[in-house]
Amino acid sequence: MINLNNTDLLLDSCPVGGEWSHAQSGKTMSVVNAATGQKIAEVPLMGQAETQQAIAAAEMAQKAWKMQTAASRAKILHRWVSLIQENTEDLARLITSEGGKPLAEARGEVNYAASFISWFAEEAKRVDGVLLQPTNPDQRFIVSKQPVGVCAAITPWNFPAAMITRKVAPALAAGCAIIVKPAEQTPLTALALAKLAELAGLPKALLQVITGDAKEIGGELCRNATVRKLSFTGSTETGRLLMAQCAPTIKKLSLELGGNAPVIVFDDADLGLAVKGIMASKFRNSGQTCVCANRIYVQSGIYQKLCDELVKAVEALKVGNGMDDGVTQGPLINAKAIEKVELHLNDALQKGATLLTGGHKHPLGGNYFAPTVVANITQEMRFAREETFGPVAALFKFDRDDEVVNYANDTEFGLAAYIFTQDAKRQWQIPEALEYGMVGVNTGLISNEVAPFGGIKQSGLGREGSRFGIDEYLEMKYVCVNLA
Ligand SMILES: NC(=O)c1ccc[n+]([C@@H]2O[C@H](COP(=O)([O-])OP(=O)(O)OC[C@H]3O[C@@H](n4cnc5c(N)ncnc54)[C@H](O)[C@@H]3O)[C@@H](O)[C@H]2O)c1
Ligand SMILES: O=C[C@H](O)CS(=O)(=O)O
Repeated sequence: MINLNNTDLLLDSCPVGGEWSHAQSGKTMSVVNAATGQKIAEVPLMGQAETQQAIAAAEMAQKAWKMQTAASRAKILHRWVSLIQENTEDLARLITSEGGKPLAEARGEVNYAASFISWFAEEAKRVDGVLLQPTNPDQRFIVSKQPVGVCAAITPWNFPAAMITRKVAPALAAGCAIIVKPAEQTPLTALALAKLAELAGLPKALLQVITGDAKEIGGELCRNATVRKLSFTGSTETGRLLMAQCAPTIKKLSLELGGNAPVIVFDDADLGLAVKGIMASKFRNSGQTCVCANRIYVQSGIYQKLCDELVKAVEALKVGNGMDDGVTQGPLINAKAIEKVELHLNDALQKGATLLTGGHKHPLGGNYFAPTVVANITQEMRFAREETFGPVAALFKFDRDDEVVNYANDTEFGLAAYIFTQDAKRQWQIPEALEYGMVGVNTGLISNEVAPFGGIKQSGLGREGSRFGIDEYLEMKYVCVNLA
């Protein structure tokens, strides 16, 4: 069970077709506590029929919603933010229970999720057009932006609140309707957010959350021509599949996919700042974020000092149930995640890497893994090529700037990268040379609602957040008026 102050936020039905309903089949799927493995809830196991119902309802609801003024849409979104903030503790407990992250991180995610709604409530008012200089004096060229229409969102488990509002907020602000399929591991947070949106006065069927068979629901969302936009956050493998499934209906796509973030620490770096940044990037959500440091390149002159300081910081981490005070590292999401960490670690050790601390399942058992530092990693190891998605800091050594830039760019991914240097020239030239959508300089935390979040290469398409994020939910229209 989950101990909530407001038990109305623990939902066992889905807002589909304008009503909170169960699956037509009556079937349900279990939600388990990520730390204990115990069942905490049942949610509807919906499929194609319910998805078709949701799409039809969204199409109807969006016709009125797009006619509302930006200010009236913003008013409802701001009320939603207020209700989220009033229910922060309950939402955080839902996030920690189903996703595993420590309560302090979960509270932070609730604020992060709310920030996107606040941001796009105001961005709604800045959707404008332009009057172009006509090529004919008797004509007027008008360019405006209109909502895309019915949108779909498919979201991951690692940020069960923020990855939803980062899509839903701009969609609603732009005048769209949106159907969310949350990750099967973390549906409760999505359902609670939808309940709060309803209480904020959002008209029915504008935000629908549908839980159940991912392939069946996703297949209908991709196949159905009424859905004009799909925004997906998750693995590159799934993103590639969904992109192909959307091709026949030429949908507008936003893809926030996998990462393989390099951290580069130069000899001239502030050592304390570098260790702090690595810890913040690498061990947030126990290493289960798309922008986590996946490869840590350290210049030879500072290598040993950084190894020593990083081991001290890692050994100070407290592993446990995210609901317990002082815990800074929760469990991984499932046994498969543990197996991937062990696969990468064993591959490296067999190829000559050196274990400095951790390197094993945690004595707590379950899906807990000891925070780990492993050194002498090379480009030939899995750590260099694959996203580990776990609490393992893999340290590579390098000598020259050009050498490390080549190492950092030697991947099909291009989401986030980080550098630590006090040298002004490096602070400009290295980010310019790195093939990534986002680069942190002397920091390991770069995510917020103001800046454009997204990747290049096989880390995705489009940007979320920022003044650019709402464009993903708008279509441009050019009107040529002949006055002759
Ligand atoms: N770029 C970003 O902003 C970002 C954010 C979070 C996670 N991620 C990436 O996501 C991955 C981990 O998250 P995950 O394990 O939830 O990813 P995942 O791709 O397995 O699942 C993501 C979502 O896709 C759904 N899904 C899976 N297969 C599907 C199918 N065939 N049809 C329709 N839906 C399907 C899942 O149910 C879930 O809702 C990592 O690679 C991580 O880097 C990226
Ligand atoms: O896991 C990916 C998320 O986008 C991480 S962040 O919270 O946006 O940095």
